[in-house]
Amino acid sequence: MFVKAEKLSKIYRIGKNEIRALNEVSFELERGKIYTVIGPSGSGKTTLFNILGGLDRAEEGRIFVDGKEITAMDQKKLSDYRRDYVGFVFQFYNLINGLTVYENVLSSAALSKNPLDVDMVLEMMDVYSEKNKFPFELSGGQQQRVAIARAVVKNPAMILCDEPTGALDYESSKLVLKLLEDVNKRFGTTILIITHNLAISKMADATLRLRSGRLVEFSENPQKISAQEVSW
Ligand SMILES: Nc1ncnc2c1ncn2[C@@H]1O[C@H](COP(=O)(O)OP(=O)(O)OP(=O)(O)O)[C@@H](O)[C@H]1O
Repeated sequence: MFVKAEKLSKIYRIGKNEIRALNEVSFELERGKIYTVIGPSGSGKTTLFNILGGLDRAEEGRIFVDGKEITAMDQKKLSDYRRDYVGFVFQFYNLINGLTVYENVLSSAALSKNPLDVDMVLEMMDVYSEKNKFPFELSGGQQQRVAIARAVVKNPAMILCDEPTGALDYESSKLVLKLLEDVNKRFGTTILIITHNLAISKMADATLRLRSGRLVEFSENPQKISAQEVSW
């Protein structure tokens, strides 16, 4: 199993109050599949991504990725794990404004062990012609495609996308979904997508549904459709 989470819990303490952002969440993910993560606001989706991506730590429980227990790693090992295994895509792109498109992607490649060719990835994301522009000169859809290029160029085993289409119009969203699907097919990358758009789950192999920090449903999708067929 590529990812195995066992009774993961994350507790935030504010004064006397305890918030169980994750409450004994267990699941298994296969390598090379697409998953969506759904659930109301505050249900723990981003907290789960932060732990799976090695950005934050669980209080209780264990999580294994590719046979390695990330809950047992020290800061240095966790940082290597993040660099070698995980690409992140956020709702608001998080590109570096002072760097060109090319430099944004190159800086990610430069930190990676086995990076892909920057030009090839820019071409794949259909932003090669924009490579010398700065993020503010691009549309939202183009910025998100650069953000995906920045994640993909690391050649990570897993890409975590937190509301990747949340700020985009319909056509740009569809293109972003198609490109994530292309990456999954071409490189076998495991892709997780947090979304409030339930239609996106139709292109996923399975969906995890969270409520109040608990995993209330893990549903496989035998009738998976292509990103192109997804509509809302
Ligand atoms: N740094 C923090 N300190 C205290 N509480 C936090 C912190 N981060 C998240 N929480 C709380 O943990 C719970 C889960 O938050 P999380 O952001 O994981 O939910 P989410 O499902 O991603 O929500 P959204 O869809 O709004 O992004 C919420 O109750 C939230 O208020």
